[in-house]
Amino acid sequence: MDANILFEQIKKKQSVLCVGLDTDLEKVPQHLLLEEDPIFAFNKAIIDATHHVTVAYKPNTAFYEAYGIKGWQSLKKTINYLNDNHPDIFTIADAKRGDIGNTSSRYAKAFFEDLGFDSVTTAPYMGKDSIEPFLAFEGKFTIMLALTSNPGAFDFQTQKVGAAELYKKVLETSKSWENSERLMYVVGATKAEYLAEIRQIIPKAFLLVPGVGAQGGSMDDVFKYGATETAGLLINSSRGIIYASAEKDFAEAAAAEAEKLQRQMAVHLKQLN
Ligand SMILES: O=C(O)c1cc(=O)[nH]c(=O)n1[C@@H]1O[C@H](COP(=O)(O)O)[C@@H](O)[C@H]1O
Repeated sequence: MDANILFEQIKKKQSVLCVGLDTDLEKVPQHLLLEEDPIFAFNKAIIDATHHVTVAYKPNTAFYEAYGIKGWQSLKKTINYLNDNHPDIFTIADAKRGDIGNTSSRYAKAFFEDLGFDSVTTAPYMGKDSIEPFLAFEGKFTIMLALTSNPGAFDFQTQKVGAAELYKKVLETSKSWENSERLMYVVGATKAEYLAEIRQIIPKAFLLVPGVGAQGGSMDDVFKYGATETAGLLINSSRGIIYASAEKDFAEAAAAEAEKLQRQMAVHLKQLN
């Protein structure tokens, strides 16, 4: 997908909402378990109810891989449903991959070509040759972990390596990689106070920001420190939206939560224009 399509969606919907499809059969409403493919039935209902305020969907592959071949088929049906019905909505395979070069290129083929996602999340620990095979795909984006939302982010990412923190080195170094214009970065909403410094290193790149909702990050701070002139943000919420209700009204409840976040986003987006 061309980044301009994403910018247009953000403008049109006045939203930077990414809905995380972290679909867990232990949490979906019981009546869906009678369906032939409960995961897909749940995802379809969530997509149908939220697409009007959503610019990106992010299935986390762990929730599909946990169910083996069946889970993988549910993931495939979900991405096909999105590509067929909402081709302008950005799709993210949240798989956090990265390996030696020839292996990374197989991961990239799996998510970009076989499944047909617009982007995939990657972990930068193995360095340049583990990420460049993803960047080689034209029209696709690679979303690399920079400063994550979890407490363990302080174990390595914020530790100094020489003069700078590791996550800053990752950001700075990645700018020199081939096709680095196809990079986006993950910064957790729980680390919003770091965003001003992050923007000094990568002023324009898109940031995927998880951690609002269930993890307690502040959307106001994410916009205050992290927004560019054109937003440059995708703010993800998974559990806070998809499990807003565990009853038959789950899709309506998800829509209400998504719309609530979108209204908050619209206020911030107007201030940027
Ligand atoms: O890459 C991610 O999406 C990610 C990075 C990060 O630093 N923190 C983080 O929570 N995530 C993912 O974002 C989603 C957050 O889900 P909720 O906390 O339920 O909104 C999960 O799928 C996480 O795996």
